[in-house]
Amino acid sequence: MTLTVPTRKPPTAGTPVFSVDGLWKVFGPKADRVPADPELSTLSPADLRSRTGCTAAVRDVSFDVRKGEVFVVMGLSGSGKSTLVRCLTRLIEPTAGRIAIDGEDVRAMDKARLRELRRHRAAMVFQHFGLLPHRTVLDNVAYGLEIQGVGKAERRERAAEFVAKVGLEGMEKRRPGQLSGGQRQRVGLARALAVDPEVLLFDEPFSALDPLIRRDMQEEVVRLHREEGRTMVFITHDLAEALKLGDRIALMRDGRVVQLGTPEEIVSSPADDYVREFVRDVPREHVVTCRTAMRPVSPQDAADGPAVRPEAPVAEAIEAVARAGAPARVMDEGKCVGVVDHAQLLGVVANVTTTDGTTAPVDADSAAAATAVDGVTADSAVAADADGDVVEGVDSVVAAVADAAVAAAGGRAAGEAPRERGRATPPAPRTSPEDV
Ligand SMILES: Nc1ncnc2c1ncn2[C@@H]1O[C@H](COP(=O)(O)OP(=O)(O)OP(=O)(O)O)[C@@H](O)[C@H]1O
Repeated sequence: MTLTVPTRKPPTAGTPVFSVDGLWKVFGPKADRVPADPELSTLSPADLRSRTGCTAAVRDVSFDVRKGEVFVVMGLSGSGKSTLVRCLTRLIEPTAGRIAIDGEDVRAMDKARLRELRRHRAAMVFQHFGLLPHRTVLDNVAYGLEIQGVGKAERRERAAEFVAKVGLEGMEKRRPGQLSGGQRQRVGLARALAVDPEVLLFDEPFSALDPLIRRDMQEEVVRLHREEGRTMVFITHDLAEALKLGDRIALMRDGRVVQLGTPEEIVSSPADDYVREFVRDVPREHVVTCRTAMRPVSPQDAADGPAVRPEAPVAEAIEAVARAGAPARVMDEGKCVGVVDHAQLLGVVANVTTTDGTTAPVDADSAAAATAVDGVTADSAVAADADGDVVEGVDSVVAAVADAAVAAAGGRAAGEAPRERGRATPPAPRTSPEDV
């Protein structure tokens, strides 16, 4: 599995945009009784179905979506993702629980207020684009503004701005049938952005796209988010997409959120065996940060050598350490806050954790074993450094691990020229943790 996760700042507990508390959605006869009944509400999905004929698509879910974050709802098919996100704007009526947007009770909104919510405050981008086939690209993008009552000249001007923003300049006059799937999705994205909503809700928007176009669109979302800082809620069943896009991920199973955390938390401290199995194939060095992997600075540490940022993924430090043949200093605002050397780095790659869940350092022997696990044997742990010189010993193990890690990311070996970051191929979706 290969993966490139963009470097993120550690999320801070910001102001919630959406606040969800004890939310239930039950489909079926007399659905209302299920959440309130202590016996029914704790039945397994199969037992609930056979006893009542009901399906609890969302079961007692609570979370906040913070201002400016990309909040990913992830889970396998049928886990309740779409139902949950549709409940946020009452495209599906919740059965029980509270939902607030900027403190305002969504369940208490009347029809007019709900319309306003969906048109102005929380726009949805669907998988099937929902474009009007007889309208041009420009008019499709302007459509949301038209509904809002914006005048023709202004809406065309704003639509043109967003057509350009999603990279479709020159295609304004085409109709949807004259566009590729990826381009159509860009039109859908531009249309949602043009109404300037506070939150964008994405319902598996890229799952119908082929892998390369999908990756382009993911990068587009990352770019737009970086430029605009807009709050986004993103549904996906694809773990790689979740790790790439999410500041935080809510992982759902059978209507419940089984874990809510940053990609790093989910990968390095899975809440249970189900999550552990889900993230088993994720290359940890692309998700675990240097802040988590580092050890305290000791008086023996050199004051020079390579520097890495605390938020940098361990893969970046592996490369730096392999190139320099020396430990890397973790620098935060000009201050050295820790050190990552071969032991810490290999601890991450080999997925060695201490009882408190932190990464344990790996000594030279187990380091060699770890590299063997990655397909590089201890005997072959003699590698070329950045200048092509042969390096031996523990540092050669680091270099070998760097090779293995970089190769796993679809990248170059340690002796090759650097390539652009953030361009590795995303992993194939993992779809079968059901057997856990
Ligand atoms: N209108 C409905 N009536 C009855 N059951 C429903 C209805 N809509 C959804 N469900 C059930 O609720 C559960 C959750 O469905 P939902 O569509 O939210 O899952 P999902 O995780 O979004 O799946 P997918 O990834 O396949 O879209 C499923 O068991 C589904 O069969």
